[in-house]
Amino acid sequence: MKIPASYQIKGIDAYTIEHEPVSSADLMMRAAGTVAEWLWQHVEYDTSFKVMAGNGNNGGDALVVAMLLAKAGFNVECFLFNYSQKLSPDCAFYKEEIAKRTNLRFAEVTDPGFRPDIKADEWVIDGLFGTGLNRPLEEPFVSLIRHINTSDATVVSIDIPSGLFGEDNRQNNPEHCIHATYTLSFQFPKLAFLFAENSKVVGDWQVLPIGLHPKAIEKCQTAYNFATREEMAQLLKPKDKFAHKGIFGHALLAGGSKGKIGAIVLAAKSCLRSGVGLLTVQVPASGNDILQISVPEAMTIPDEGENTITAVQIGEKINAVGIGCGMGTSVEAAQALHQLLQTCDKPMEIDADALNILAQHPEWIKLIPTNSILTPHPAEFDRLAGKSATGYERLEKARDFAAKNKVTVVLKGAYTAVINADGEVSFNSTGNPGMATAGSGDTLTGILVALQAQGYQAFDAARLGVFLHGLAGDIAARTIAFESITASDITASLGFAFNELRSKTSNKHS
Ligand SMILES: NC(=O)C1=CN([C@@H]2O[C@H](COP(=O)(O)OP(=O)(O)OC[C@H]3O[C@@H](n4cnc5c(N)ncnc54)[C@H](OP(=O)(O)O)[C@@H]3O)[C@@H](O)[C@H]2O)[C@@H](O)CC1
Ligand SMILES: Nc1ncnc2c1ncn2[C@@H]1O[C@H](COP(=O)(O)OP(=O)(O)O)[C@@H](O)[C@H]1O
Ligand SMILES: [K+]
Repeated sequence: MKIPASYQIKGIDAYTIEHEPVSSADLMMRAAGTVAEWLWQHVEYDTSFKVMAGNGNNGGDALVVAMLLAKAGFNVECFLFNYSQKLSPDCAFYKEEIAKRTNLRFAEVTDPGFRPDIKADEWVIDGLFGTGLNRPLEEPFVSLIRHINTSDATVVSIDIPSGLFGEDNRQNNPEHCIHATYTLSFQFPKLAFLFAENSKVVGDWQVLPIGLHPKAIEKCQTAYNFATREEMAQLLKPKDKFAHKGIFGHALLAGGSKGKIGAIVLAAKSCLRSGVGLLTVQVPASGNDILQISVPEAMTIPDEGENTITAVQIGEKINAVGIGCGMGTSVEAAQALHQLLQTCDKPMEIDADALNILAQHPEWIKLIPTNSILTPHPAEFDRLAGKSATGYERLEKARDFAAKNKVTVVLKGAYTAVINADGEVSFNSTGNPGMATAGSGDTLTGILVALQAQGYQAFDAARLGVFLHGLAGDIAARTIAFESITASDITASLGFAFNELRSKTSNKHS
């Protein structure tokens, strides 16, 4: 699913109006209708609404929502904040309509000091500003928004919380934005929803399809995508009936150190649950027995180092190499990584301590083989590329990093961003807070290297692997509380995740 920028949405909107064709007032009715329908499904029959409309089309949507709610029998009071005495044409049109209604209370507000009374059990519909916001909000809106935010009412923002920009909010003050309980975004998610710094503003968000023209959506060029299940299912390769393990690749995992052999055990287990034909694991000598006993399906190469790996042996038949899990940042481990980077031409999946070592030796980054993946969490990425004040800033740095170094970067988080060397970004749509647990990243490494060994290109392996990892976490969360999910639970659910994704594929073709 594309994530167009606010200015691009305007173009898609205009194309739809011209080519469907549909009048802008009817399109507004359709958009507002989806909001009203959502509300009917989520509120009690005796809910009271305070609808706050601004002077643009977001305000127009709010006026229509108010009329539809009143028509359905809800108690509605609607305020049109028109300090500048200037309405968009469609907002003006629906103002005339709403003023004729007797089944709701309507007032146009021009007094900057006026604050509507809001009770804690009411629902506020926020239609003050949408994607037409062109500068940070100032008074009197800031005080009005503060009044709404401190009301304890449930707040539903139409399209986007008022005051928030769809993309870059680095110069914006979150306290000057509506803090929505729910945000109902038309047709597409907004980029800003995907950054942790905006979560308090955006609340729970959903996309409501409003039938914008498919041709205009197809033509829209954007670097940002939100991974849907259908798109990810198309990436998953079928398993041929006459398949044998030789065609599913041979992965090598290298890592572990004394006290952190578990990390590589976790990666090995998830790797074997992700379709790889063969797996070899290189661990410090002291970890060899641990690995053989806990993962009998894997072959092992005990390193000469007792408690850390010192050199990585890549046999000719290895198709992909995963390195970093639990390996530590000792001098020996760093040398092993350096030697590997100098000799390996296979796709690599570089995680955890291998990333920390690279941060200490940035001159080694250029040695990374083509078609490789790096999987930093935000702190690891900041070590590689410098500190970022916001998720937006970090994402832009990660796009630069991926392009400059010709690698795929997996910036992990609640909405993991998978970024290719062309700067394209695919945000993951699966996963849950229960996955913020020790070893969860190691299980991801195992999945990714398994997919690379099977011949998936880096960007596809990363998008698909991240999606499956999150889906496995979601499946685990159906029966296990977030608090109790472990990395091993994610691996245990991987088989169900593959099944769910594949069953979507077969549904699609049946
Ligand atoms: N996507 C779609 O296809 C559909 C979209 N639809 C809806 O349209 C919405 C976008 O509508 P929009 O373009 O009219 O912009 P909107 O946000 O209502 O406000 C613009 C007004 O705000 C003003 N203004 C701006 N910044 C300001 C500030 N800081 N402080 C004060 N004022 C400020 C600006 O005036 P200015 O002062 O700049 O002249 C202008 O008057 C979109 O979010 C969705 O809800 C649906 O109806 C149909 C289908
Ligand atoms: N709130 C969340 N929602 C969804 N996924 C999450 C959330 N928190 C963490 N994750 C996922 O869990 C994994 C954690 O990885 P990482 O931080 O490397 O963990 P570890 O170092 O313990 O292995 C990442 O894939 C991340 O995307
Ligand atoms: K809004």
